[in-house]
Amino acid sequence: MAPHEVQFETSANGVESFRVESDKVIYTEDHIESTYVYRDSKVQKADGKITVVPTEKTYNFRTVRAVPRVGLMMVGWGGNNGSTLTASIIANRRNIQWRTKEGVQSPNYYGSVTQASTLKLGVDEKGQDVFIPFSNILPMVHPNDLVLGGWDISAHNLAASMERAKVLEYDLQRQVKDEMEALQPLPSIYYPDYIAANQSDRADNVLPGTKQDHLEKIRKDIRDFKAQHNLDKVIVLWTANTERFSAIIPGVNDSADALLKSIKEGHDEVAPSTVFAVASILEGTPFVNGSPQNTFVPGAIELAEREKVYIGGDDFKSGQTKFKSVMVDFLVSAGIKPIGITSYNHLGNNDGKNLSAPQQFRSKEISKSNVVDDMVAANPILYKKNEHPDHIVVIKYCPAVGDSKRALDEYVSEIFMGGRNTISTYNVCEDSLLASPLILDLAIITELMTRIEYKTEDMTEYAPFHSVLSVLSYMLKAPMVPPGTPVVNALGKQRAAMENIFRACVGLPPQNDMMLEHKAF
Ligand SMILES: NC(=O)c1ccc[n+]([C@@H]2O[C@H](COP(=O)([O-])OP(=O)(O)OC[C@H]3O[C@@H](n4cnc5c(N)ncnc54)[C@H](O)[C@@H]3O)[C@@H](O)[C@H]2O)c1
Ligand SMILES: O=P([O-])([O-])O[C@@H]1[C@@H](O)[C@H](O)[C@@H](O)[C@H](O)[C@@H]1O
Repeated sequence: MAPHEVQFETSANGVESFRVESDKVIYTEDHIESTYVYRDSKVQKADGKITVVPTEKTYNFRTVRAVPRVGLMMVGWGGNNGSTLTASIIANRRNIQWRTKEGVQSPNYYGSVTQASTLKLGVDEKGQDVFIPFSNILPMVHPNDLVLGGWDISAHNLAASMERAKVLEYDLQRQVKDEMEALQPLPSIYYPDYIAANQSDRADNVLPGTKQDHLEKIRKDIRDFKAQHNLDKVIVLWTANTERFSAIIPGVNDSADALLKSIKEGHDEVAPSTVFAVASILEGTPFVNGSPQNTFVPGAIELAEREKVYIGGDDFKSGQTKFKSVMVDFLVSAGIKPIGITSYNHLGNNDGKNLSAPQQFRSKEISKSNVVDDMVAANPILYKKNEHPDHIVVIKYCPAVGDSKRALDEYVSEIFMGGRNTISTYNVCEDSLLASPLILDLAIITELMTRIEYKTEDMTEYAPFHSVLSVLSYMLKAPMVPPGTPVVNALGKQRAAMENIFRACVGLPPQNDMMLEHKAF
């Protein structure tokens, strides 16, 4: 049977679609427990000589099998991403069909790595690859089962938000309208200085009071949402407007205690997104930042570490940057030297309007600019120390194109014997249809990570991973990593890290693509 003919088994809550038969894996009623030998190499440089020693470290992983009842609370719920995702989940749940000039359309989760991509489980007895849905590698929550809620500074209900967004086809909007109308974003925190002045006309659903009042209200909102919907867990995700960067000020936001004190005293340099992050952390609720600003000031990171709560960010890697993190990886890995990358972007949605203000654009420019650094640094044959390609990032607001973002990129590279290779790309795509599936993946994988613990030989108890969830990097333009650890931007490596960690949790080796069985006589 050809790989594409494989019939997938679907997994229901806590029921695996396959079993690994190995003395390294145990299935108990509650957990999947695996013993995994992590192999790497230690490199030492001394007296101009390099010595490499293969290393081994044994990890025990323990994954809770039962998939809990999960709530996803979006900050900026009434925006293009929030309303598009909500309508799309409703359409998927109810299997709504709609008509366009192309014919009858059916709902799907394309663009979600967990829902619409596969991974190779192994080979069958005929040597053919066997694939499973990515979501079947470990028990994961299904998007249709997520309970949705959130906040917005705009009072529009979700049906009105969807209409304002102009993303989904009218025939679909029409059919989800009733259900969407009943969904009302909670009032939110509005500090006008943090987002563009051109957003003020939609800020009609804002919380009164002090920063401390806001912190307590958001904490209560999370608790109430959990109780009201009988949820086991909530994930809070920022898909609200891009804010300006916050200044890092000693004694204000450089430590957990300073940050909590600054909120209490109403210090100006605490952004709405940081108040949300702190509220979530204090509620033991993971918080993911889908925008580029530095929500996670050092004090917020320290608080997350102290409270042992997961945080992840920053900025959804949806289109141009995703492509760049493939293209530059390809060029540099092929021994071709990108010397100039020029990226233009124009779009006409509210995100583009907000980004037309200099401070908000600057946040985006920073997150879009660092994406090639690790790939460049990985090839000292092409680049001298501290040498970088020219990298220009431009974003313009053009209302006429609406949510349909345009990305024009030029990659100029130096090739063999002083030649030049210029690649130009032009991408047209609905911004929010790229970002919405990423929100799902971020929520689903974050939730899964709350159910995985590890233990090494030197530990007596199982423990959670580091609070900064670098495993989410695949979905993020400027991935946050635990302090002092390397950032990986190359898309292929980011996906491999996710896949291989989950494989390790069921005692399977990393995907190596060697296919030796097909290469020997
Ligand atoms: N769509 C993409 O491809 C993509 C990619 C990367 C990052 N992003 C980021 O995702 C975010 C959302 O994108 P979008 O297209 O949905 O934008 P949008 O402007 O349509 O939606 C943002 C929503 O946030 C609300 N808002 C602003 N400040 C708020 C606050 N303090 N509390 C609650 N709500 C608040 C606004 O009223 C608006 O409804 C933006 O920051 C954008 O830069 C989007
Ligand atoms: O993911 P990507 O296409 O590189 O980046 C996008 C930007 O190019 C766009 O201007 C912005 O409005 C989106 O929010 C997103 O950040």
